[in-house]
Amino acid sequence: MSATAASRGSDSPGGPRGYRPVPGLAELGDGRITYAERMMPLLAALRSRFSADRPFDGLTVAACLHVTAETAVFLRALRAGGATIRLAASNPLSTQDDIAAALAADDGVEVFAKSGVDRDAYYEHIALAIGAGTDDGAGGWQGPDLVLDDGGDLMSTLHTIAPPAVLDRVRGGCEGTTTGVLRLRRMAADGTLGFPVVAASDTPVTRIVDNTHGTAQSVIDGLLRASGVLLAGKTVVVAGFGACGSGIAESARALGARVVITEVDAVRALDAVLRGFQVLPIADAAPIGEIFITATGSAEVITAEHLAVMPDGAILANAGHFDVEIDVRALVTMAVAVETDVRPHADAYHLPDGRRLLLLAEGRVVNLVAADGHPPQVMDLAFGIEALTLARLASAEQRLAPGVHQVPGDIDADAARLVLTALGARLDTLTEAQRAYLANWHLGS
Ligand SMILES: NC(=O)c1ccc[n+]([C@@H]2O[C@H](COP(=O)([O-])OP(=O)(O)OC[C@H]3O[C@@H](n4cnc5c(N)ncnc54)[C@H](O)[C@@H]3O)[C@@H](O)[C@H]2O)c1
Repeated sequence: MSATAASRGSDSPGGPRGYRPVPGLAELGDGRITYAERMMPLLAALRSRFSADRPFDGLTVAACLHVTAETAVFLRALRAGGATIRLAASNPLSTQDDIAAALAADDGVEVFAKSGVDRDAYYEHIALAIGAGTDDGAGGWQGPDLVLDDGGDLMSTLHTIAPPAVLDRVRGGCEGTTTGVLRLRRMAADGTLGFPVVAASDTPVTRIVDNTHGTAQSVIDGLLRASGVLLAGKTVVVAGFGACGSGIAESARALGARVVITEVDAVRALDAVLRGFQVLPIADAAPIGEIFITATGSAEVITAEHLAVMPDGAILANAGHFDVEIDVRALVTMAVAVETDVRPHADAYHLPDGRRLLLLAEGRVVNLVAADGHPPQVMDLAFGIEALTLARLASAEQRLAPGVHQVPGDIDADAARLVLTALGARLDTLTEAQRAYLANWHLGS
């Protein structure tokens, strides 16, 4: 398979799978990738290392990731290490078409992604990325050696449609988000998971930097771009006070909002209360909230029952990975009229009682659909950890057993150290006396 999606569209004369290239789009994307690269020192360091070591020589990586400038910088580092890459999007709405075009045109990545595709095309693209129906025109497979996923759609498709020989070939993979890790753990629990996968979103570093600080900034960015609302003085309801929700809640409060938390976990709820937030059940928060942001990783958090009592003008946004946290179908059913795109990525739903609710990004992940996703510095760390992990999985020396594995602690610490060096921060090291003290249980006060 040689052509990229940019020249193989169902709407193109070139074939059934891709899209017509748009003049100038690749150049635009390339400029944005270059801009992001300057803010991604870890991946720059890894690109040099991989160019020398070539850890991915002869290996094919199937990736299902948000197609953004930061993802492109990540994939360029893998390409420098010798990888052949097939890329599908991990969300039908989050693809940045200029980046997809640049990767296809300039970086030799086979890209199967276009913003705004329907569900069928979305899964067709994933199937192509994992090598279904490739070269021989008779349903043959060119399966991957390594996989990268963000949300679990690639892993679940691979395990659903690929023949056993294709699964056997996979050395391992990385999953980049909490929701995907939960799906993988369910696959491992029922004995389905056929190869080792490392939970890249589960390291101390990524949870702090990506889930908390990245989301804290970019979800608010998406909310503001799509709604244009002034947060100061508003009542903002954040559903879920985990790594993401706690960051979003702190950012909203810093901009002057009154923040109400909903939780199902007593420990997380206690943390929220001790940090000064009000904690209420969603049924009680629904009538008083003016802006609702879901970040639970669960489903049906905001349902018809809650939509029925929200104030006129309430704004709904989701930060969780899948578009299942807000019951959009219920909203569609309840509405007597829908005004789409009252602003970019904002739809107004008119209800029979005269209220109007504003749904952002169709209930999909708001920071990626209505804004640019995480800033490059955040993705530098998250992707840097994935790149280091993938290089270890590529090496034939230490094969892991099928199942979900943690990122090795030395990789997490290495990545943090490289970034700290780039930022000019310096650490203390333990003295001999401190080491001895910490190792000795005889010593007390
Ligand atoms: N938007 C982004 O850029 C981004 C970044 C990272 C993760 N995510 C996604 O955000 C979601 C949350 O991730 P996280 O790392 O914060 O997970 P987490 O497990 O740390 O936190 C989720 C919290 O939601 C709570 N919760 C679960 N069901 C609930 C319900 N019905 N009502 C209220 N609270 C409920 C849990 O008790 C938990 O405290 C996941 O889907 C994850 O994939 C999004």
